[in-house]
Amino acid sequence: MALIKSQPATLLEVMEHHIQFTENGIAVFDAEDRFIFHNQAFDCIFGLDASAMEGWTQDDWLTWMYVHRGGVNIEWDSLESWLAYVHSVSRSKPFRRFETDLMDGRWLLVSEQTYPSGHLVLHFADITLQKKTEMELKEAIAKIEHIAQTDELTNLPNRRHILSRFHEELLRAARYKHEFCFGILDIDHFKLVNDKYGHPAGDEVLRHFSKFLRDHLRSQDIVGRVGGEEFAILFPETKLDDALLVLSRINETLRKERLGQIAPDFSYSFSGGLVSSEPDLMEDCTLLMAKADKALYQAKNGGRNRVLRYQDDSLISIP
Ligand SMILES: Nc1nc2c(ncn2[C@@H]2O[C@H](COP(=O)(O)OP(=O)(O)OP(=O)(O)O)[C@@H](O)[C@H]2O)c(=O)[nH]1
Repeated sequence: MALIKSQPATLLEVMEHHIQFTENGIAVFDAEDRFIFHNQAFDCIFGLDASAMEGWTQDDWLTWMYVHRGGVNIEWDSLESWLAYVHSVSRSKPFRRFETDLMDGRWLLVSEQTYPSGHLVLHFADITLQKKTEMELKEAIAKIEHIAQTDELTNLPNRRHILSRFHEELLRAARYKHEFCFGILDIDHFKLVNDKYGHPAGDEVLRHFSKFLRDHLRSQDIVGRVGGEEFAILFPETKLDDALLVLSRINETLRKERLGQIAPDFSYSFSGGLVSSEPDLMEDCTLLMAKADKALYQAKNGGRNRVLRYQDDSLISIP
């Protein structure tokens, strides 16, 4: 270990002083990976007793951390695999940089420089604050994204999100020549629910319908709220007949549901319009939505409580 004068006079002494007392950890190894220098900050970061490290190699330090569960947060389940990993990456390039977390939650930016002489220098900078800010920022962005894509009342994807998924699905279906279906569902006589039982009861019905759809659709089907009492469903890689069967089953099951919290024996129904994409046609979201809307309009006009499919300009009903 270098002997440091308390009052550095020359440039070399100033640099020695700096390296010894900087807040960043520094360790230098020879070509055989033996410690030839480690500063005060290095000992402090890893909770090491410098006097007990005489003759240590890098492996002794790594083993000490693994055995004492101190320093680096090691996620390997055996010392051998952890050492094998470090050996595979250490000295693999003249300069490497990586981030690592410590057992006490701090984060370090580690720079490793290997010299042609075989000397290796490790430099450790505490980036805990920066990492914390980065994580908080990531969380905040995820939260904002969720808010921007989610309908507050029902917690389903909102119109903007469902349209963007619709667009993605359309491109995917065209690329892989898959069929997919798009449906628009609308609760029947919803205005009457609000008028008779009040707006909060209407909200309760919207939440119920959202959960009901989510519970009765496959996990890969995407359902969202696109307007007041209007919902959209994307059925990826689904044939029109299959999507019709699903909606028919949902329609029947909903008929048996009773929402006692609104009124004894309260029940409601929905109407729907369904359309399938033709992979060979360059259709766009607007056109498909218009077709589904047209089928929905016909379902409403035909007496409600039914789903109609739009196909070759003919409308075929399911009960
Ligand atoms: N409670 C509640 N009501 C809403 C919400 N958004 C829209 N509405 C109401 O939904 C009702 C929709 O009424 P209409 O478009 O006439 O449709 P409807 O009464 O369902 O009739 P049909 O669709 O023809 O069967 C309106 O009264 C809106 O005020 C909401 O978030 N909560």
